[in-house]
Amino acid sequence: MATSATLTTTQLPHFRSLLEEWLAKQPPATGFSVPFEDIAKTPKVSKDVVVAFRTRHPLPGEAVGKFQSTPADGEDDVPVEVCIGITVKSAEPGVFVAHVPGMKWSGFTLTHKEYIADLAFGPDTTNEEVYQRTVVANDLLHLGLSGGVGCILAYGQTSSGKTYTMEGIESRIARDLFDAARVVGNRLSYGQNEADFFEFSVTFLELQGKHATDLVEPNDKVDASGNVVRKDVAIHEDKAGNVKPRLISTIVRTSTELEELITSSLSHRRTCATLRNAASSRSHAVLTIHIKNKSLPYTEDGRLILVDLAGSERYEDSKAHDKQRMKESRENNESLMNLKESVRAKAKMAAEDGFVHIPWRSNKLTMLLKPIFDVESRQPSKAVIIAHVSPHIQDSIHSTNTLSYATPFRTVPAKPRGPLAYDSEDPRTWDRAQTHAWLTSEFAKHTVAEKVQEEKADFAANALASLNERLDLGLDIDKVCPEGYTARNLGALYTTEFVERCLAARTERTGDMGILKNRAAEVIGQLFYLIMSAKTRTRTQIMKTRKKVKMQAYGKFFVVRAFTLTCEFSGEAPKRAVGYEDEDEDDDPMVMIDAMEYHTLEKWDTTIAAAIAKAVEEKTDVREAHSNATKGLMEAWRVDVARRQSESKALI
Ligand SMILES: Nc1ncnc2c1ncn2[C@@H]1O[C@H](COP(=O)(O)OP(=O)(O)OP(=O)(O)O)[C@@H](O)[C@H]1O
Repeated sequence: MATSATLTTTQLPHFRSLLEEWLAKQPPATGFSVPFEDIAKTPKVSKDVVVAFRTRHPLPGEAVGKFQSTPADGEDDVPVEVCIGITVKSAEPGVFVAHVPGMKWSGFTLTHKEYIADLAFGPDTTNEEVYQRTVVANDLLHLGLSGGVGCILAYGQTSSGKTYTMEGIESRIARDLFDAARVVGNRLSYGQNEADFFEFSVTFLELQGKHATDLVEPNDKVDASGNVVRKDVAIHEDKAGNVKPRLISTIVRTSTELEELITSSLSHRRTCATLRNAASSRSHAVLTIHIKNKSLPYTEDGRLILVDLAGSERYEDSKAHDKQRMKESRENNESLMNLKESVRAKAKMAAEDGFVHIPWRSNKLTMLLKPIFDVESRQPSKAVIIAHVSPHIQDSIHSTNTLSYATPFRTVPAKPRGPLAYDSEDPRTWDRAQTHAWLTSEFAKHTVAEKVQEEKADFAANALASLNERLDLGLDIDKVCPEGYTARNLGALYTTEFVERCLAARTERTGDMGILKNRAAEVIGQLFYLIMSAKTRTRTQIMKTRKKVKMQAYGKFFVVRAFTLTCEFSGEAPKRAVGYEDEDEDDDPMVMIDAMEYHTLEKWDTTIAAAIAKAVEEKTDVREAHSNATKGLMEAWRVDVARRQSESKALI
């Protein structure tokens, strides 16, 4: 049994000596694979979801302020000392060991629980290193500048260091973003030095429970009791499927402007003292930097979404709060649960063949993160989750909850998949020759259209094919799509990368670079569209086949069962027996299927067969025996589902 924080504090010397004994037997911790100064030069991480752990040093006087000990009768107060509850075993892959104090009849115990992530940041890791290993190593700035979506989420117990990390990352993004934009801009303008290539605008939203407010808005209105009054901002999906809360969008032109905006907005964030942190954030803070590529107006805006999540509080930590705070705490925890489900589903989808439902519409927080979760989105996206844990041994139980919340987010490498069957409408199945021909014809279409426009000439539509041969596209398609390259490779490029590729393949007769850029953006847009449509078709087919398989399994199982019942026991016509199954069982067939899958069909079958055999032997009602056995199996499944749900709720 785990001990309470107070008992742990009182018995700290026991736990410290158990920890020292364990530490003495451990090999030295392993470090990162690349020194952090070299990260900018190393190949970028290719995972969709990256998970990191972080812990910090205890703060001066923190243990004394937070934990209490209970001296035995007649004894003086036991001084509150510090004992570490987390050890970094390996930095990459990240392994944290949480030391959980416990008590058995035989005495005090210390359990060492290991958790694995992609990266682990110990107390000596600086914010600069965290930034390099998350933002830089995953190329998030370039992703945003290329029309993709990069997201960083800080999760963890109150006072574990989320805001400290996020502020460090935000200020470094502000420092580097404009330089990175200049480099990309120069490459895309191909030496023509176009000024203001990108437009940056910033929104900052605070989400507390179901209420969202604009953090950029100054909070100068207060109600009669002195509480700040802020307008609620609606969060919903519009008809076009976009989630665009009406927030003040501020254009920023320099690092200083961006940093100043972040600082002033953060000062509007709601904080409140919790048992663990005198200035605890009671809300999720979502900072979004929208990046518009002005020279490629048809491409989607890139986004960097930085989320400082509300501190996860356990019931014990929040029970001293008033009703309102308890409600906030519950709502925050609920949204963290929804986030967990969505990130897990995304991680599962990356690992599995086919389609996994991502429940991002179930909560406002996940709705705000739609570009990360929406499978229909053609924007590339990456998410980095940094789970923070307290360094104190008294917080170990909470630390294990945080670490087990974040661990399943890790994506496992995708299952190796065989080549897709050829489909002329699916670019992922095209070979190089078909890709080359498609590119030539697409660029030709645009070139012809522009020529028609320019010269007002009257080209007959059927002249297009012969025209392609005579047409000078102003770019060398062999360079855009060299030997060994296919549409699949091109589809994996960011829009800006494809445009850069086309600019590099220009010929002496290219003419206006701006026109070539727009053509290239339209062609890659068309290729993305074809790929997305093919993926949607595949997904719909997978969904249909899954449904069919399940319903067939259900049908077959009950027809067989009904037949057996009829012949051996009840003597009724098979049809009637099937009807009896459908009428008497009030369980939804899909729920029944889940329960059958949980028990395995074989166990389900043998349990029911045994119940029926027993009823026959004892000459009792076979139908009732069958029905009771089914109910028993369903009940066992439901109890287990409820147990797992409450366990995962307790994790946060
Ligand atoms: N890595 C670190 N190094 C030094 N000090 C840190 C570090 N991380 C956090 N701190 C300090 O710890 C205290 C709590 O950190 P912070 O406010 O970031 O926690 P939090 O997780 O955001 O809490 P809450 O959820 O309650 O808002 C702050 O005083 C912060 O400066």
